[in-house]
Amino acid sequence: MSLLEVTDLRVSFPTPDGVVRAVRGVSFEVDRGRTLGIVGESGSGKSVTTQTLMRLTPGARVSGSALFEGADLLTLGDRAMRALRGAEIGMIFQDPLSSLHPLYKVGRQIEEMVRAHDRGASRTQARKRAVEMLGLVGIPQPARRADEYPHQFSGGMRQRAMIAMALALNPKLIIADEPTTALDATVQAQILDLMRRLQGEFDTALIMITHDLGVIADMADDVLVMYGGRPAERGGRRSAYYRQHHPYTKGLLESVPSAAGGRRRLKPIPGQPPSLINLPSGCVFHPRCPYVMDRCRTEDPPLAPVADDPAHVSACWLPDEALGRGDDAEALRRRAVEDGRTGAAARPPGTSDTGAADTTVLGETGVPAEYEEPRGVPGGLGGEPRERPGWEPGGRREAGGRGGGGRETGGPGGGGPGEEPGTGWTRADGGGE
Ligand SMILES: Nc1ncnc2c1ncn2[C@@H]1O[C@H](COP(=O)(O)OP(=O)(O)OP(=O)(O)O)[C@@H](O)[C@H]1O
Repeated sequence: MSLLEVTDLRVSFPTPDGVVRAVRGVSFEVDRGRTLGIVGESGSGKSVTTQTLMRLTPGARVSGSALFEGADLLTLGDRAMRALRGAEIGMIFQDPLSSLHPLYKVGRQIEEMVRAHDRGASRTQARKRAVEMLGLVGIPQPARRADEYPHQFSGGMRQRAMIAMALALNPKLIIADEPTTALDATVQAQILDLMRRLQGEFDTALIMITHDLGVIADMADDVLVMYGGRPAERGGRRSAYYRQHHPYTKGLLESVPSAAGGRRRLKPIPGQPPSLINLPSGCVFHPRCPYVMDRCRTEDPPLAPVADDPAHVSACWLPDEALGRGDDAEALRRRAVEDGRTGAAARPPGTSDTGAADTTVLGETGVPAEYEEPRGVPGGLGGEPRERPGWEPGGRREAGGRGGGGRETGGPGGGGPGEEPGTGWTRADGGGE
């Protein structure tokens, strides 16, 4: 069982203007030591997805399940949920001041956090932990800086302090919501390096929300691309970068400066994201899609496995073989669009994890029999080779496969200046899972 298993999550907000259908059938899994990147334009439902897991969406109508070590976060009692937040699941936000109280010293805030969850910890122990954590995240002179207020820290330092706070209780999962968006490129690279190194050290699972595909390329093992509140595509990082199927994923890649690289021209995705109150008919992306076919306007494509990889799913009617940005794939897409205009089906109906009506017969592995892989073929999300894409948007990453227990080391370059841990801080549980 994965550490976190989210199934068919749906979240809507009743408002005077109508019901905002913010999240519509999102499913994913995250294992220990792995990073799931959730990417999409503003308003695609990324934050609502994770805030709902943390039960931070009051007034929302929620359905589905989110099993964290088997307990459903969506139905857990308030007390159990409070105990879990921070201790088991940590959060890092774009704005550190949303976590750090401006009127309390930074060290004190970490101490309070430690003591709130560990009643047995004395004030001295909590203080020691706070200073250790600040040192671990690369704050110079941590004992002295612990006695400063958040406004005395630079933006990057505040972000480090928030990471220290999120890690202080050694959570199993960290949710980072645009953690580096507000930082300049150099500091961003340092913070991402730091997160990667600490994640590898403590085998923490990470959900990284971002609109920046560069961050995902540098951090994520698996990628969930969201559009209009639902998954457009999901798969290993390699699938997302080299074998993307959904035109939205392709559009996102082509609209990122570093992804376009060299002399290639940037192509912003034309048009606007949809209203989540009045969703378009058919495929929610069809009004902006350069490959729109007739059926896209009326039939909502289910999220179905792409070609030979059951872990790679896409919600698009284009043929399975239309993968990536090569000329062959483009020719296939163009032909499908031509055929589509004359009514020919480009892709068979598949299964759906969006909760849409599904009459497909499932095979042994839970995917439609027609897509099922022969047994023994590596294809899970964990089966992706850890190759880096050919562009490096967010800083460096050293080669470093996962060692025993799924650990990943940040490599020798795993920290910015002053980022060596330099402390004997160990996991509260003795260092292993
Ligand atoms: N409490 C709420 N009431 C009504 N609508 C909401 C509420 N919270 C979020 N929404 C709407 O849900 C949609 C998804 O929001 P969400 O914050 O998840 O997007 P996002 O993909 O994280 O975008 P961003 O990167 O801008 O944060 C948006 O249209 C937003 O306006």
